[in-house]
Amino acid sequence: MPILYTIQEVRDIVSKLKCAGKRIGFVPTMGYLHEGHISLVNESIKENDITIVSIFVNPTQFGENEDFSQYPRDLKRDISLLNDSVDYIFSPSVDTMYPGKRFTEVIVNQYSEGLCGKSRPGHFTGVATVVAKLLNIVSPDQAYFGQKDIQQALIIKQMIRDLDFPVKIRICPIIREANGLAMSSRNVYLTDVQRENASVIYRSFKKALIALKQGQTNAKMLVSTIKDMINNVEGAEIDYIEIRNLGTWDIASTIDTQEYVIAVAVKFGKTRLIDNMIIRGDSIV
Ligand SMILES: Nc1ncnc2c1ncn2[C@@H]1O[C@H](COP(=O)(O)OP(=O)(O)OP(=O)(O)O)[C@@H](O)[C@H]1O
Ligand SMILES: CC(C)(CO)[C@@H](O)C(=O)[O-]
Ligand code: BAL
Repeated sequence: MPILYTIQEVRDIVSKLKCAGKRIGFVPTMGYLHEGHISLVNESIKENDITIVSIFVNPTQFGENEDFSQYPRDLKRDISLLNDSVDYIFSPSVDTMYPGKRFTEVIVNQYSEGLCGKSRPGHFTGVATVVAKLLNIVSPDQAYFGQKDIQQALIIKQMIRDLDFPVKIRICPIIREANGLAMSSRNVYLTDVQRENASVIYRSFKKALIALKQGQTNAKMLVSTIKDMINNVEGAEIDYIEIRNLGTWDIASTIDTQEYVIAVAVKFGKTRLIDNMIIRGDSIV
């Protein structure tokens, strides 16, 4: 499987494929692949003629005190995981993506407030800008993102709408470990004990769902249920727990028949994990 390193290589190949009438699916990642990424790849393979995966740890979405330099990287392993299934990997260097001084950024005002937008100032500007660049380089018909990063997915969808990118965005379900922990490249930082403790996040969602089914529609009470359960676990440090209306992005007060997202970020040691559950009424969407 060819590994493409330059923007021109990608453009040349994609324009030939498009001339041949091929439908192109694109999966942007930061590498260190796991089954969550593979589920996006499989979805793309199912729905397109050609699948391109990018592997690029984007420095501009990391804050100064975040883990850019420690972020797990293993291109060889990633290539071997994708070798038999995808058509191309695009793995640019930082200099290829950002050759000079940067003067342009993409700021998406809807969906950026709260959650990781608050905890990681500037993060979503970095994400939106790099995704805009990647979409302009690859020009896919469809691009695949995970619900695990729900705020990111909503921001990208908004950017596509507002800036008329000719691409369809697909959001794919969260893939979990057997204990319920959402798969994430950063899970590699966790000790065995932390990995088990971190399963409390999913268990707390299940408890909130039971409360919903029993008629608890008060969002503050649901947040408390989740908070109490997570706080009971050794080493868990809550960054945020929020329930927001998925359409308006307003903080929820009462859960009605619209769609809401219950989103959390919790630190175990130095590892910050995010997860979410989308609900309508008393059911998971
Ligand atoms: N468990 C998962 N299920 C489904 N999609 C996922 C999962 N984890 C990540 N993805 C998606 O894969 C894409 C690439 O994500 P990324 O490479 O940052 O991986 P990650 O595991 O989210 O890493 P991180 O540790 O930075 O959170 C994103 O669209 C992300 O939402
Ligand atoms: C979308 C993305 C590849 C942009 O760097 C990244 O934020 C990710 O992996 O979720
Ligand atoms: N999946 C989100 C990438 C990040 O945490 O920077």
